Amino acid sequence: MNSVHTAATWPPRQQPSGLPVHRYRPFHEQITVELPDRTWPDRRIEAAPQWCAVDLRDGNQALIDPMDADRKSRMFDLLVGMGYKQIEVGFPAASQTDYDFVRELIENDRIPDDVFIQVLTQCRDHLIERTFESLRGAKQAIVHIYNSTSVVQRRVVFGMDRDGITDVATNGARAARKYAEAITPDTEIYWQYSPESYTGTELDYAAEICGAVAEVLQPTPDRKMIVNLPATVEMATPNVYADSIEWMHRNLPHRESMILSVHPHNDRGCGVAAAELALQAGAERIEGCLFGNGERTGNVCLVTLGMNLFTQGIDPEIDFSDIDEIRRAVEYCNQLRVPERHPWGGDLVYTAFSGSHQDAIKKGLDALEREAKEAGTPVDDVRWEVPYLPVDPKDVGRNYEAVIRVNSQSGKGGVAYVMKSEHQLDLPRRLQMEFSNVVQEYTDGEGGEVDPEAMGKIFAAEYLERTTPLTLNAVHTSSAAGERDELEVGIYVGGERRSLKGSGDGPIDAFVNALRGVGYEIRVLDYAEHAMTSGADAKAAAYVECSVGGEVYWGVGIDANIVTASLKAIVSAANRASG
Ligand SMILES: CC(=O)SCCNC(=O)CCNC(=O)[C@H](O)C(C)(C)COP(=O)(O)OP(=O)(O)OC[C@H]1O[C@@H](n2cnc3c(N)ncnc32)[C@H](O)[C@@H]1OP(=O)(O)O
Ligand SMILES: CC(C)C(=O)C(=O)O
Repeated sequence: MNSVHTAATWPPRQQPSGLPVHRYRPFHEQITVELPDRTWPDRRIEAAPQWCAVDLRDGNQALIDPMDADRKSRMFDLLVGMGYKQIEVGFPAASQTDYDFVRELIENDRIPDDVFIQVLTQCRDHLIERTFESLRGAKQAIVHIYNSTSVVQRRVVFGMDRDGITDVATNGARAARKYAEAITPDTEIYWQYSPESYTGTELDYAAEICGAVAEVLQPTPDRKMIVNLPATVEMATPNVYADSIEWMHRNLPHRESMILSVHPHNDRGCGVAAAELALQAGAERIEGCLFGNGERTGNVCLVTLGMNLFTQGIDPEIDFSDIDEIRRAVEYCNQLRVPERHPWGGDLVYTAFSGSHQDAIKKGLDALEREAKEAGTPVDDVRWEVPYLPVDPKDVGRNYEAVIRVNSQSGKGGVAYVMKSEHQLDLPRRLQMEFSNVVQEYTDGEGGEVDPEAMGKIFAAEYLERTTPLTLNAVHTSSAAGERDELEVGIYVGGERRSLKGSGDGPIDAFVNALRGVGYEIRVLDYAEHAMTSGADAKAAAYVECSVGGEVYWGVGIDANIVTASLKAIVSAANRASG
């Protein structure tokens, strides 16, 4: 624990944590990545990369409860439906479930013609053979072989030098060619090789081993092999990964016959950044999982990457138009919850609780409507520019209902938004301020969130339902051209039924004069009205700001008749003044 610091220094002096930092060393002391003439920082991403969804393999192998056939099936259909064309469907030599799933896809003709399934295997003869057995009858497939190449794995897992590890890879590649010819001669096989634990591998050796595998697999520019460079463990900042990818892009042997793929994990929390910078650095393909499921802290999140492109005006070529359905399906398949604040798909990511955000969002949405009206176009065609909402929630199948939610951190903007969108009451600005104080008092007292229904009740109790000391009963107005309005109202004053008469310049003036006659010192300071609905049941809302006995109060009245609504609003202000 930090000790308490008492000296009055600025900035405050932090204390050593006591963590065993001596046990760790910086990445640059482990692997050298030097690229002083890097070009990736000046490049932009201008198109979607090739995507490969590995939920059914890398995602699946990280689950507490790996997917059964039904969950695998649902995930496969989801990925196909979203538009993924390369899908790693399993590690068929690892388990009967994986093997049977691949068979089921092939035998039941479930793989669309434009979709390439991918299967993973270690570079071990019997596993490769079994992998090809699983592919019998497939029209096409990507066979993905891997072996680990990092300095530490060479030393502690395999006990081999570089040449030994290269032999594992090239023997695996030879076995793969052999079984492809023997077992699946009618299947179009495309090759993928991953130097697993690439981030812990010296770059020259990574390039060398990929080149050696390519010598065996003989890719051509017309039939490229995929070279996949995984951040099996994310070990450094994303710029270092990008440097390494640009280095490989420049130095890979047979580069013209290779598709450069990346497979970031998220150990340092930078998987998305690493993937994006890798694209700038020359990568053409990304492997990842929906909502970032995967070993440890996960694979890179395909939803985040795709949506990031979309919000830059670049088509991700993946359909995210029903993000909640995608999230529900993923939660079902993985039996893991997607956190509420997960980028783009979490339950709370289009919701603002805080006052200034709500205020700005409401103004942004109002501005969009105005611009659409001025341009005579549907609001959906107006360029999206709303503060705090980098994407229109509607574009991903979310609605505005949940955009603004009110709790003790909220201000008038949020309160006004809910009252308008949920209760069709377009409160004038100063009334918004007054009512938001009423809501604030409630949230301070009760804690938690005020949902739209509760807010409607608070509003009604404050402005509409007070019946003492005044209750408006019946209203009769008459006016003749050139004359002042004459008004007669039936009203209960302190429980006693009275008939008040007044005259003035309009019914409001006449009513105020009538109230003066029974001792109410009221002046109308401001007035606004608003049609709440249309059609036969149309009602009007009137808002008045009154001075009652020298204090300022807002009142609200709702009625089918705007005159009666206005008088009710004055009564509401008077009753609020009486406490
Ligand atoms: C980073 C990644 O995600 S890589 C993918 C990891 N995914 C999985 O492992 C999930 C599926 N795997 C499995 O179910 C099992 O590992 C199986 C069934 C495939 C194999 O199981 P086993 O035969 O018991 O071997 P195991 O996986 O423990 O591997 C250990 C042996 O294979 C060797 N090996 C591991 N990976 C590879 C590889 N890619 N290529 C060649 N040899 C390898 C190891 O050096 C070790 O050899 P040793 O027995 O001589 O010491
Ligand atoms: C097999 C490889 C690509 C892998 O999953 C990893 O390195 O994370």
